[in-house]
Amino acid sequence: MTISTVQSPVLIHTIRDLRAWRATTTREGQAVGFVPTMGALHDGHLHLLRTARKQCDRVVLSIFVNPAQFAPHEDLATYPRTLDADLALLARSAPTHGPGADPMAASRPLADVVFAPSPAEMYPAGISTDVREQRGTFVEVLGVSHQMEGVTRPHFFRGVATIVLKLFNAVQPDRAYFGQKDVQQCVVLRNMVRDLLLPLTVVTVPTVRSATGLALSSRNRYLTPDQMEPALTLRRALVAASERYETGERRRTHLLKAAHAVFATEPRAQLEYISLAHPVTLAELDVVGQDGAILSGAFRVGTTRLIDNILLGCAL
Ligand SMILES: Nc1ncnc2c1ncn2[C@@H]1O[C@H](COP(=O)(O)OP(=O)(O)OP(=O)(O)O)[C@@H](O)[C@H]1O
Ligand SMILES: CC(C)(CO)[C@@H](O)C(=O)[O-]
Ligand code: BAL
Repeated sequence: MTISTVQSPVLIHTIRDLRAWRATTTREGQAVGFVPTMGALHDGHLHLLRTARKQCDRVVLSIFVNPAQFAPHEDLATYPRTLDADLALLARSAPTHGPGADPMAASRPLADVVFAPSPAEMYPAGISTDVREQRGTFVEVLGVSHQMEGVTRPHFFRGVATIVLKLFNAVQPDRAYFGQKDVQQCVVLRNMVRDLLLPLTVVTVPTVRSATGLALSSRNRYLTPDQMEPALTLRRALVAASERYETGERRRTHLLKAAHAVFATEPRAQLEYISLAHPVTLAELDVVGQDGAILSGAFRVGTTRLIDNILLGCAL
């Protein structure tokens, strides 16, 4: 909902100022929720913020395009950086709406703080996208980082885990919110929080979709109008396989056959992979068992790479 009376978040660029803000919340005994993003905000991000707003006293949103999770050949240079538009969107987005919404709550901003650091602030020793040139401290979550997305993007989750741990150290949240759209990222970060004994809870929020079913994603803005139709191919493939699952099919070959059949009808969409993985170990499954499965994939439409997933018989 768009209202004119919503307050603006405080914009913070340095860890020093963020720590000063955080100290006041500690003194006041407030629970802090944290939504890390790379900006170019859309309704998926707003949904994470609304969920955090309901569960926490204060909410921090970070906007940082993290070089360490991009390979040298990927889109770090062209990734949309739209801080002014992001702040304007936050300024006109109310946390609650609809009949019966509390008018006091509705005047609060979705985020109390927007933390938008520079690369030098987050990587004081500098950062290269070339792993061979990197120096310093990095975090690897072994066992769940090198399959699925990690095949095409072998250093991606090392970059994600490293920046998210840094952001956790800066924000010190009680709860951190991540979208199911990036399902492997959720699994990796849950493992990191568990393994490193971090004192916070990871909350996974369902994927927000357009009316056509396309998962909202900052990279959707790379798509031309002609590409909107083929961009739905992965969603259709996952739904086709999921329908087979709902009718009792549990065999990998049969579930994936249904998904591949959809791609066979759409030459404008180039499938990279479809994975049927155990929801905890991320090991590929021949048969879906009692624990259920994550059915996920990546594909390209033109030069744009998109991902999506469906959970079969499990929750994250
Ligand atoms: N459609 C969505 N629904 C719910 N959460 C989402 C959605 N899209 C992204 N998120 C979540 O928002 C957080 C920040 O993601 P990010 O800023 O990378 O946006 P993105 O749309 O995923 O961008 P990209 O297109 O680069 O993947 C992540 O936790 C991500 O999973
Ligand atoms: C979690 C994250 C903000 C780390 O840079 C990023 O991977 C994302 O936006 O999903
Ligand atoms: N949401 C995932 C961020 C990335 O692809 O770099």
